[in-house]
Amino acid sequence: MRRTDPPARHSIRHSLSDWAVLLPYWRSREKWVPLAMLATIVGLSFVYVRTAVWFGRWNQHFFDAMFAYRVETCLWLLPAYIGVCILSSGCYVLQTYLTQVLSMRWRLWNTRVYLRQYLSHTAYYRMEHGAATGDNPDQRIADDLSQMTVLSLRMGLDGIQAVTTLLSFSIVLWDIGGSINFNCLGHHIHVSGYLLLGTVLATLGASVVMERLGSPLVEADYRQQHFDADLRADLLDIRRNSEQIAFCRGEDAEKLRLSHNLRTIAHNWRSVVTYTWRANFVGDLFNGTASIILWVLLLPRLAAHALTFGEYSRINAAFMQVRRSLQWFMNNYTDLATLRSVLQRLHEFERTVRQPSRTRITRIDTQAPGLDIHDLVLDRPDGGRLVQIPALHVGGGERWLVRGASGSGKSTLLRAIAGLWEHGHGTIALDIGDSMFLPQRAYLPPGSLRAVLAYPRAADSHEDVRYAAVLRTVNLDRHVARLDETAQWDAVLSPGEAQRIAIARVLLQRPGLLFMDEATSALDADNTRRVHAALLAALPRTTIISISHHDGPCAFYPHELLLEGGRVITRIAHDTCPQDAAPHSP
Ligand SMILES: Nc1ncnc2c1ncn2[C@@H]1O[C@H](COP(=O)(O)OP(=O)(O)OP(=O)(O)O)[C@@H](O)[C@H]1O
Repeated sequence: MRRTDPPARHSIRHSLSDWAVLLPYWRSREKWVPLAMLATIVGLSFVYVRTAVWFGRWNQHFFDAMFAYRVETCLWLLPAYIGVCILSSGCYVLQTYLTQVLSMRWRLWNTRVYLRQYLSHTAYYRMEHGAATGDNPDQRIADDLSQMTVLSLRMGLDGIQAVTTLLSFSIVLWDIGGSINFNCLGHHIHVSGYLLLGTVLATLGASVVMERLGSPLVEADYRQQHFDADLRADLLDIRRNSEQIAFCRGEDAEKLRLSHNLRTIAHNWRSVVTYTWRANFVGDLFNGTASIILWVLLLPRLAAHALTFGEYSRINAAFMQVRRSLQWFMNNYTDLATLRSVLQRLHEFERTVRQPSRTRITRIDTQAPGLDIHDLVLDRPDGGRLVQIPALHVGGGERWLVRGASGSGKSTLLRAIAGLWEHGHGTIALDIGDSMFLPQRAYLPPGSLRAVLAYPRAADSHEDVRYAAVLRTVNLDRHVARLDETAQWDAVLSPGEAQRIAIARVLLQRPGLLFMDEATSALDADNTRRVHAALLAALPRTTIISISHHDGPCAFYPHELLLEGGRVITRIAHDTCPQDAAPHSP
């Protein structure tokens, strides 16, 4: 289900809880290995920064020796340079490797947790059918979790490195930058560490401009991800319903729908491009002109002839490092914007899947045959009354046919019995663990036919002979040889064959309570009679409640529940069943 609302402006408390999405892994029972890896990565980054500081000092010695024509000193300095280069590269490679491993571990852990939440308490169903809000859960689980781990690790570690670099080189810049003296309005002013101060002020000034220009990018990026996911979901719809669309010759309508999507994407994309170029322009301009700031700041020392080339080279290196680390926020503005929108979406997903069910329809697990309903009222999602069932007792082994006009609430009743309908109140008592529901369109997961038959149990849950026997019973003899064939079965089988596969599943699982919602609607009269006769013969003690618009199966159901005008009427079905629908051999 897709719902693309513009992102709400988030309060500070809300934003903080978005960031809390990052924490569970680091608090989990598995935290020790990742924490050790993280500590190693941070330790390596300290070593890396130390080597950079060392290179600065080395530069000063080397260039001073070079410009004093001391060849021997130059040669003597080279081996140490090579040794530290190897150390620095080793740190970098190991750091990258550990970061990637950590990122993958974090992502897998998070994906498992999200899948568990998504597939628990029918959250996946509620998200699709309106009882809980949420859009494109597939995007959250597949893309956002991956982005979250990669981006947050990279930015977090880069951030730590930026702070370490900033501290280390600020000291260097303070030490060798010297001080400046000048007169202002008759006062003598002395500024120590003026190089450091100038660098910090210039970089922070540019960062403030950057923040101003780049902040709308967060919202534009958030919207972009939504619109992209909508397009993907629409394309998936076309794939799923290709035959229906082809029969209706719905290509033009689909093109229209997709082009509307594309227009929305293009419109928002223009905002993303505008905000991005503005942010990039300021960032790039500052990068390009940064050296001028240093030259200006060094003019007083040049005028005083108090600067050697070695010193300049060390100051330049320290200036660049301080500027780069201060600029870290600026340079990563777009990534930070993406991370913030990813975290917003993940937080929204978490809130949705954890949203507790507020239903007042109580299901009691009796672990006994039959079904009892008391004072059940089923409402529409908008609150309007759909159907009311004051009391209904279905004895163990009884067979009931549910009838009623289209839209009278037959499927909704089954949804409520299955615990999927939340609107209304009342009590339903049944053996939950021994019940099975067959919708009109059977779910056939991709995989071998054996796995499809056994679903949701494992493919090896039954003997081969059992699979073969049930296939023959539902008149699918020629599929016996295809048990190990893997296919997209919902595309390969006809609707009638798919319904017979679902009946074969029932014969394998032998539930005590079976609910069918038009589960044989695609079968011809002969096959309808055949599968019903087979069900009754194989499962004589199973209680069966079946919705059907057709007379075909009515002769197999002695009881009838009629939904009419929001009320139910119970009656003996044989009274209303046409004579020619009588079973051949139940
Ligand atoms: N998720 C939903 N959101 C809003 N309305 C819904 C939802 N599901 C069902 N309804 C409404 O509830 C009513 C009953 O639907 P239900 O599917 O139970 O009808 P039915 O009797 O099984 O119809 P049919 O015989 O055509 O299958 C319909 O008006 C339907 O539009």
